[in-house]
Amino acid sequence: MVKSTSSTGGSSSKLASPTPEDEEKLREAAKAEITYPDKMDHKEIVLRSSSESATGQERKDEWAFNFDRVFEPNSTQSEVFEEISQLAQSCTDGYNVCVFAYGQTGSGKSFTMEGGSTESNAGMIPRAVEQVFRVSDELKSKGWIYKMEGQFLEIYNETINDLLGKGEFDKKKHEIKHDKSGRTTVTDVNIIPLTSANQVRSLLALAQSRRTVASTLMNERSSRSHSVFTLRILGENAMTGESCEGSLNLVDLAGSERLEKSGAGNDKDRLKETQSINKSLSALGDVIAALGEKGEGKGDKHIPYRNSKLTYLLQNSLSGNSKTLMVLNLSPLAYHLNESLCSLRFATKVNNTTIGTAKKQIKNPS
Ligand SMILES: Nc1ncnc2c1ncn2[C@@H]1O[C@H](COP(=O)(O)OP(=O)(O)OP(=O)(O)O)[C@@H](O)[C@H]1O
Repeated sequence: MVKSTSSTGGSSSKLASPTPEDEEKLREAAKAEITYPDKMDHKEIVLRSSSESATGQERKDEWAFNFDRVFEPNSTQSEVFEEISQLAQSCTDGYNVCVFAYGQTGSGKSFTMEGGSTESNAGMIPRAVEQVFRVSDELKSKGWIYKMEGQFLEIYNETINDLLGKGEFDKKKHEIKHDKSGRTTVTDVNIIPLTSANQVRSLLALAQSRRTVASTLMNERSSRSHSVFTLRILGENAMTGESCEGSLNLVDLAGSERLEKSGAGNDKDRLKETQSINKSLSALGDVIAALGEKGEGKGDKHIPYRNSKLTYLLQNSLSGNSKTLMVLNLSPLAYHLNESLCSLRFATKVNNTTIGTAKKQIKNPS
């Protein structure tokens, strides 16, 4: 009773009509209607929205998409990693592998790639490195000895920065070089020899601290830049004389939201950032589309790798010779529905692309 009296007492202020700001907040926080009808194979996602038409009639829309695997919001990092682990470990066989996280700002790309601080929420980068170390250890019994090294770069406004460097960002000019053997190098960046999987956690922490320092000048730097973690692996087999070289690139792309929503139109720096992001994400889409046409046998199709730093850097890991996977992160909010639909359509295009059969880079003894 006391409870009821006191709540009635306070009710006049509680029942006051919500301000337009409150309504806007409520609208922004409302969950979108997203369902996952395929309970067996987890391949389908359906988005629904209802709105009122100009004539006051209720309008319902529904969009269904199919992918290789759809993860529900309560999926764990370990379930997501299970899906990519085979692909990730194939760099030990001499493949060039690329995993992208795509989606709008705040949708969980960095959480997916880098993860949190506990064992259970570790992201794809630490898990992949651990897996590669485990597999290479197992292959010792077959004569394989591996050397591994890592680099971690950021591409911000079409400039490459070394996330594992010591000096200030943007001071050194880093250039991308591809050699005839299919190896990609970036001038003047720190390449760290990796001797244990645990080392990667401190590299991620170093990268994070460098980005945080840089972001005192530029807001939300991580959302406005691409980060590319590269694990290069070189193997030699003393029993057979074979050698192999593979790479694993784990890419956290910049937020994919369009210009109006990012508010970039009002600010010169943000406009420049958004234009760079749009340019490189559309260059990535163009490269994938051109690879698809080539995969369909349309002759010597030109692949426009040089149209952005991102695609040029990943040239050797984005070709018919490499294995590529894209993880799409989606916001659960109704407010982001249009952005989510754009992302899902982009991912569908990527998913429908066949880029040919990947080849290992193994050298036999001559
Ligand atoms: N599956 C999840 N479980 C728990 N927390 C999560 C999950 N996904 C994302 N988060 C949290 O949500 C917030 C936004 O995620 P995150 O930074 O990964 O998004 P993002 O897409 O990388 O954004 P940005 O483009 O700004 O870098 C973070 O605080 C992150 O820890």
